Amino acid sequence: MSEDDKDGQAEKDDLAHRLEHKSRRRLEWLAQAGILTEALPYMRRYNDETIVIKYGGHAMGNDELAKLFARDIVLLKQCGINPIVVHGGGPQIGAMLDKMAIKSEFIDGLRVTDGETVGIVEMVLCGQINKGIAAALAEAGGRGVGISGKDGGLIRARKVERTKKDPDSNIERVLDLGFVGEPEKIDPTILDVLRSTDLIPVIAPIGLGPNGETYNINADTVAGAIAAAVNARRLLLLTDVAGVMDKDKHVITDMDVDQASRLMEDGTLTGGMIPKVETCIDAINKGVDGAVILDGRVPHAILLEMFTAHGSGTLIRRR
Ligand SMILES: Nc1ncnc2c1ncn2[C@@H]1O[C@H](COP(=O)(O)OP(=O)(O)O)[C@@H](O)[C@H]1O
Ligand SMILES: CC(=O)N[C@@H](CCC(=O)OP(=O)(O)O)C(=O)O
Repeated sequence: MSEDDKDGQAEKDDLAHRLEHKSRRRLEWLAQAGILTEALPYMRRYNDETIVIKYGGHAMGNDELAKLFARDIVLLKQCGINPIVVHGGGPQIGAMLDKMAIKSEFIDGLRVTDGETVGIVEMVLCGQINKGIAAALAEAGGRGVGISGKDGGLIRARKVERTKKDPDSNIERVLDLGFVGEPEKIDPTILDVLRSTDLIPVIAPIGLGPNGETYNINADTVAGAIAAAVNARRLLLLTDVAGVMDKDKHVITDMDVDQASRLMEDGTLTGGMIPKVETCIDAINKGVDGAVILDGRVPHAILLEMFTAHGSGTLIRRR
């Protein structure tokens, strides 16, 4: 091949390469447009509806995923949906207690919380985590407002009462979990006010007791109570597993409240999954349309759940 022929062939190869690249890009753009049109009916369905999203402490462990989470929430708001974020922070509280050499134990997924611990819990949840999420939303172009259950009278709490039967004597014993609370009354005024603005509420799971005491409340429980109080269309609980698993470790994609109750009774659910599923059942019984336990480790898990037919995790419904 002469030098001229070689040059000609190189030009042809280059052109073919550029055309191939262009048509590949075109196909990618078409796919993106397809995703947007697929989202349209879901955007309509959820327009003006309230979605409560519980962002678990395990789910927020990864910085890159945390950025994607914030973008998803801002996008929901931009699309005319009313997202309310309730966050946890169990692992982060644990790390701080470790640093301070304070021991903590869990009973049925709830942290036993003495007077000293509740101060640290409030500091980590309301200071570090709550403000971190508000900042991430700002970074993603949104306007988050970090509050706790103490703000605007949002969560009035009472002490949690737990009993356990002693297997030897069969006597019912009262367990003292300290300053562990449960919502007694939710006043959603502050959320109603924010709803009509471009502000996104970010709620730390702390409640105010009848005598001004601070209560540490499981974040799933708070998310469920808020979802019921604002008549949310969906409750999304983000965690670090693919969904609720059966005894053979297969994810259950869909179940009703009766099946969920059975899983609790037969011991399939343990630890943090107990308050999670309890919350879903309770919220659904109080009028929430459906609750989903989602894998927060999957990028854009919220968008996939809300705007596509490929939702992941476990959907719990009335029937
Ligand atoms: N049947 C089950 N299916 C799925 N996860 C379960 C089940 N039983 C217990 N779990 C545990 O529940 C954990 C989720 O609860 P938790 O640790 O409180 O999460 P988060 O901090 O995200 O709220 C999972 O990591 C898993 O270890
Ligand atoms: C009473 C109780 O257990 N409160 C929780 C509150 C945070 C929480 O629920 O965080 P996750 O959602 O990340 O688990 C705790 O102290 O860990």
